[in-house]
Amino acid sequence: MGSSKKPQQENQESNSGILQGPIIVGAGPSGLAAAACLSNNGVPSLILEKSDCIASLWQQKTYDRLKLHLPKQFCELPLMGFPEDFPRYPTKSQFISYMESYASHFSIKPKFNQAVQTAEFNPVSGFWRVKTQDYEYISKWLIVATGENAEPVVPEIVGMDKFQGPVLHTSLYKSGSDFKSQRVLVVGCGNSGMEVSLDLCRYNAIPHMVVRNTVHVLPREMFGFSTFGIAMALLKWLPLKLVDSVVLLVASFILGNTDQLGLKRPKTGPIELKNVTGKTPVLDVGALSQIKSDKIKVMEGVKEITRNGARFMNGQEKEFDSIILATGYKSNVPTWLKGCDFFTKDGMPKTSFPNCWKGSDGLYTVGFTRRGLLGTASDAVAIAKDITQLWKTNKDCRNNYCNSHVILLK
Ligand SMILES: Cc1cc2nc3c(=O)[nH]c(=O)nc-3n(C[C@H](O)[C@H](O)[C@H](O)COP(=O)(O)OP(=O)(O)OC[C@H]3O[C@@H](n4cnc5c(N)ncnc54)[C@H](O)[C@@H]3O)c2cc1C
Ligand SMILES: NC(=O)C1=CN([C@@H]2O[C@H](COP(=O)(O)OP(=O)(O)OC[C@H]3O[C@@H](n4cnc5c(N)ncnc54)[C@H](OP(=O)(O)O)[C@@H]3O)[C@@H](O)[C@H]2O)C=CC1
Ligand SMILES: O=C(O)C(=O)Cc1c[nH]c2ccccc12
Repeated sequence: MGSSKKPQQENQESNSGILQGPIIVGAGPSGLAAAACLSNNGVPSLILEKSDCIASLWQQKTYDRLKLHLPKQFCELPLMGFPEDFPRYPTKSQFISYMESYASHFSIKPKFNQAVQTAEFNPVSGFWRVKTQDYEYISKWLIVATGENAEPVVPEIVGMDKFQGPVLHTSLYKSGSDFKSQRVLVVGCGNSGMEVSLDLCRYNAIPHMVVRNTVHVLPREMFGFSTFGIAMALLKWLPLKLVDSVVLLVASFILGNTDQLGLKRPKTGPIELKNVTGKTPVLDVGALSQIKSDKIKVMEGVKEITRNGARFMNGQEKEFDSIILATGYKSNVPTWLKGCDFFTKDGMPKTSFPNCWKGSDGLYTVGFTRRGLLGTASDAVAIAKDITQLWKTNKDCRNNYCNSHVILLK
């Protein structure tokens, strides 16, 4: 592995069933990063994970050809970098192997198959009660690490129930090999819609990608440097709007005018839009040239789905063999976190970056910054610093009243 520091103390469970430190919900990159930073400060923790593995989004819900689309230095977790021999844009399997090594280096052993159903703070006892299907866990601190992409967004499109072919969300898409030479309707034009359409082209399928709104498409690199990296560097010196203008100017020089391809740009610039709404700009890895050569067909909004295809807003009607919903993801926090007004009804913190990692009553969030893995790393470091201070200075903790995770059998 690349540069790393040794953990000072193993975290996790003691044999007696009494566990210590914060409860972390979710064993994705964010939960692992928080546990590692705590462990490095000598604070134990317990991760509850609903699936049967770490980084389940990456292991179970992403397609074969996926690569990180930001350079690796923007996607590494605190305390242990990517191996030096990894390429600039690690593949999905390299990213997963990095996560596995990260968890093993910090001796992080999540409790798998524990789907948190409710978590609620009890002001009388001062503890969080966290219930899964099997147990109830108790802690002074609750770290929410269930991610911005916890559940697929599956829109209701008129007539979808009538369609005779397969309809699947991109979280279930693995490869275009399942769609060889098919006419495929891809609904949505974020990074998933673009990359799935590109993958379909490689298998001779004919993707029709629905673009109902505006979208920013940027080259992944400009003159050999990552576009994201350039934007981050410029932001140290220039105001956000100016950085966006520079990025857009160079993007239009490299890509040409994307409006003519049916990809109209939003009025707000790409980085500002990402920060304010969470909408990620498309970093092009080849889809645009397939659009230019008409291999990926850009369609306006869908009016309705029919038995054999779709009717579009402009009146056109086309037949399709399959439909792929590249319609994004949403947070699931409102379904399980109760009696707490830190989150909006969409499951995102009400406060924005860099102040969204801490709530009240020992509540923390990691990975809800709308800034990808870079945001995860900064949250995890801040949370560990905060909890460590409490852990070391609080009399209750020294007397073991902060020993949490007393597991009660239901
Ligand atoms: C296709 C795709 C590609 C991406 N590529 C990049 C990239 O290149 N760079 C980047 O910075 N970001 C990227 N992202 C964003 C992505 O969100 C992060 O990479 C990263 O996965 C976020 O980590 P996380 O731990 O916050 O969330 P997740 O990875 O989603 O992990 C959350 C975990 O919580 C678990 N969980 C959820 N609900 C519960 C519950 N109720 N009880 C118990 N466990 C629960 C889930 O099973 C999951 O394992 C990508 C996202 C997608 C979908
Ligand atoms: N290589 C990589 O690193 C990759 C990274 N990712 C990341 O994963 C995250 C999720 O991306 P993605 O899955 O693309 O989701 P996004 O939320 O980014 O995009 C969803 C798309 O679906 C459209 N949409 C939603 N509902 C409808 C509807 N009812 N009818 C028509 N269109 C609809 C949206 O349009 P509208 O804008 O109008 O709402 C938008 O174009 C992002 O952060 C992304 O960057 C994804 C793939 C690859
Ligand atoms: O890939 C993603 O989903 C990310 O969220 C990474 C990311 C964070 N900030 C950005 C700004 C522009 C492009 C990608 C990202």
